[in-house]
Amino acid sequence: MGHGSDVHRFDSDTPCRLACLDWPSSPGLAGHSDGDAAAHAACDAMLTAAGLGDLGANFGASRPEWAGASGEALLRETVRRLGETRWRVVNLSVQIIGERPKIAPRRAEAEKAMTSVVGAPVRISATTTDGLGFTGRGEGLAATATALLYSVPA
Ligand SMILES: Nc1ccn([C@@H]2O[C@H](COP(=O)(O)O)[C@@H](O)[C@H]2O)c(=O)n1
Ligand SMILES: C[C@@]1(CO)OP(=O)(O)OP(=O)(O)OC[C@H]1O
Repeated sequence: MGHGSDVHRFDSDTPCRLACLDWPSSPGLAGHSDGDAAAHAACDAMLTAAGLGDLGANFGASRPEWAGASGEALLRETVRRLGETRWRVVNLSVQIIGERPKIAPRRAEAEKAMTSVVGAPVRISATTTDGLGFTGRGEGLAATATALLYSVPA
């Protein structure tokens, strides 16, 4: 099992990509990549479960080839690297923490998008922080994730 988390601040000059979907009614998330905090938390959870380091070690901002990378591209490459070391994903649980975008109306769509990239069930919950902290003030968005993997015998 592995755990991941990520935070990105809102940037209204950027389109919002989250959980491998576009969210036209929400400001975007700033980052070296597309800022998809849900995808990044999921990558961290899978990488750490497999003992392959973390997001920064694999796709760090010092690697120009990942500048502007989509969450989908990072998820796909993470799953490929897992496969190379004989790890498979059993399932992933992702929680998005923030006031917006509202996830519940598009939960099924977001789960389907992430599931199709990961190739294993991805389930998504969302919560606010009751107006508290940077998420409550609408300054940014956080996500956490838990991944369960299994190791294919050699
Ligand atoms: N970005 C979000 C945040 C929350 N939700 C949904 O609202 C429910 C209530 O949130 P509380 O923080 O008040 O408990 C939560 O369970 C989610 O279903 C959401 O869709 N998007
Ligand atoms: C994804 C990467 C690389 O493009 O950039 P960011 O979009 O800044 O994301 P973050 O989760 O802060 O760190 C990981 C980076 O390696």
